[in-house]
Amino acid sequence: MGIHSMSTLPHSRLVLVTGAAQGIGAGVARYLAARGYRVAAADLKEAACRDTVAGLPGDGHSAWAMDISDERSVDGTYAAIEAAHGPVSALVCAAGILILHDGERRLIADTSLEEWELTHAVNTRGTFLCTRAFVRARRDTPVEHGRVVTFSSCAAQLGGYRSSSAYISSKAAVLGYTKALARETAAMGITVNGIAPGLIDTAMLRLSLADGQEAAAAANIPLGRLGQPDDIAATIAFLLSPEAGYLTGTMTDVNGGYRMQ
Ligand SMILES: NC(=O)C1=CN([C@@H]2O[C@H](COP(=O)(O)OP(=O)(O)OC[C@H]3O[C@@H](n4cnc5c(N)ncnc54)[C@H](O)[C@@H]3O)[C@@H](O)[C@H]2O)C=CC1
Ligand SMILES: CC(C)c1ccc(C(=O)O)c(O)c1O
Repeated sequence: MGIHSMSTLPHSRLVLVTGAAQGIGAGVARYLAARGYRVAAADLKEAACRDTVAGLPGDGHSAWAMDISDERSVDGTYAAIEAAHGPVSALVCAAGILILHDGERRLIADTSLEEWELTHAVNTRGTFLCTRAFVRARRDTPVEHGRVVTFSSCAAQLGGYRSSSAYISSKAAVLGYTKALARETAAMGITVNGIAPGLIDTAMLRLSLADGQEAAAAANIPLGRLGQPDDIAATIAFLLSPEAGYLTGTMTDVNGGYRMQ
């Protein structure tokens, strides 16, 4: 089949954002919708996802219940999205979990197999399943400027500075997977890049940041503040653009200097 051509960019481009019910995913959905993308917003939390979509500027947006750790849910929902809205041009894999216990991270000796498996099922398997659905669809129906953005974490790069080992391991896998996917899909004209956020002010960060600790956390960040979802969204908007077409297999640190290579 031929390339699914577009008259203009990004108008008419469909972006699938997972984890769009809240936090970074919701911020990315809003940022991209404001720049002319049609957004398919997916999340476990269906009602909150619908709320995100209701607040998006522009039209052609839709909300989808999808469990990224479940093969049938991903493949079925993905097929339904494309049947309803046409080919997805860009996939942003923001959904993820961090399991804490009363705000505490478990030591490896105290980590249950259940916590380990669930964390990998969502963060690692979920990234694989969503990107596989996208690649399979683009193999049959190519698009111009196909784009994938994955989510790792500075916690994975730092090797356990503060977060749990299951989370770190699951996000470290995404570092390698992003490169493998980038190599495989380059010939299809698809670029694949990852984001490694630092401390971004969302519910996930608040799990481990008690009220009043913001200033202390910000003091460890050279740019002197926690990150906001828009800091991540702006980077993703660039990675999705035609101008970023020579970038693939990269991991962008959006962390205010919290970790420098
Ligand atoms: N907030 C931060 O400081 C950092 C966040 N990250 C990563 O950024 C991404 C977004 O994080 P936040 O917005 O902060 O988290 P969040 O916890 O606020 O939002 C995550 C979203 O993912 C959804 N989700 C969880 N499991 C799912 C599943 N099985 N299927 C579908 N959706 C599911 C949740 O319902 C939620 O809406 C995650 O991948 C996270 O690991 C990485 C480093 C730091
Ligand atoms: C919210 C995420 C998981 C998080 C939280 C805290 C740190 C840290 O203090 O180093 C991180 O690196 C994170 O990625």
